Amino acid sequence: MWNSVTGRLPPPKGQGELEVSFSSLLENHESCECPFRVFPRRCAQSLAIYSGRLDCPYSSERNITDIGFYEQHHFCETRSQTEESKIQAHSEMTSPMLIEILDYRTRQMMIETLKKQKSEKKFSILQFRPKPERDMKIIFWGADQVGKSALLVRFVTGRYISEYSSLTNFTVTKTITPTESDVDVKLEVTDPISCETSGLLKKSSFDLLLLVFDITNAESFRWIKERADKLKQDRRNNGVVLLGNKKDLSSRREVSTEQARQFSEANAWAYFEVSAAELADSDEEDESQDHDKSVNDALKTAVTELFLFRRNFSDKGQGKKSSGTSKGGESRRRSSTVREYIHGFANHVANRFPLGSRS
Ligand SMILES: Nc1nc2c(ncn2[C@@H]2O[C@H](COP(=O)(O)OP(=O)(O)OP(=O)(O)O)[C@@H](O)[C@H]2O)c(=O)[nH]1
Repeated sequence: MWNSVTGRLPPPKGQGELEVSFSSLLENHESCECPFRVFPRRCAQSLAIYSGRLDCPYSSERNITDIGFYEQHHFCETRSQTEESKIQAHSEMTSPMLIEILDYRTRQMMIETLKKQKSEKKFSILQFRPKPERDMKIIFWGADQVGKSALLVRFVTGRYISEYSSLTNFTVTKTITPTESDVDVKLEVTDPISCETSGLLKKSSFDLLLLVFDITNAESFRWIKERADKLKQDRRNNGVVLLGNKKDLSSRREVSTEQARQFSEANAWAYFEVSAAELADSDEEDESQDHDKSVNDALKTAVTELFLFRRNFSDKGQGKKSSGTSKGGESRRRSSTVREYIHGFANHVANRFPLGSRS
């Protein structure tokens, strides 16, 4: 249930931070189930107002691709408008629109305008950070029915939905801040109908590949094994993570953790066991559960490691370039750095998320 939002407005020059609660704006929308959550992030610099059709985004009438629609951020070019006309224009919009509020006075006017209109329109408000500095493309790949769509939705929205259409590509975006970083990374996460025919597996098409199998279905594991060699050829400095999904059905397991771990180690892939459905039965944190069951933690860890490794890798690359080696030496060194990077990625993910703690 999502019916109130509190945010901090960045201070007008020289003044303190202003905390604002927007619950009054949303009081008529108790039934609104919003996929966004507001994160009280230290670096938040603006409040954004996202207006439009935010009610019941996951009702059966709606297609799941709406998630992508909701996540789209449209920033308004405002320079040519006066503040008043800008606000009027924004508040009249019927399609979802994210509005960056540029200064204190504008924000106040926006709030007033929205308050006046609350009975006619539905609004939600989320806090956001400056434009992400890095983008990362993530692709899910795996056999049919292993839970790719369910994992994608769990990761992006924190929800579990049990049925999906297999007929469309899903692409959604989510912005996260890797641990130990001040830089936001905008993730573009895709669950394609078919990677093989769409050319999505070409090295330039993704940064992180999430290979999913179902631990209760040995065939889905074989499906990935059969494609491992090809993936090794295609891959350059991209991260690959193997995800054993449906851990909630461990009693029906057909692929052991050890089997999957050995296979992923042999390929220098990180490995997690997760469940897209894990929180469906209970909202409470079960402390006895290993943290590796959280899709969010697993993927955030992978993104963080990829991000840190890329940063280190490019730092190292630059350092080496300036040392003035021959062309052949440089290329050999570079490919060995790439190998280091690939193994390093898997190892670092494993260290951050020790498999030993898993059941
Ligand atoms: N128990 C359990 N069921 C899951 C889990 N993840 C997905 N499912 C179920 O598995 C089925 C397939 O899930 P999808 O997300 O559609 O799988 P997919 O890999 O996207 O399937 P395709 O569209 O055919 O490629 C659905 O019935 C889901 O409810 C999980 O973690 N646990």
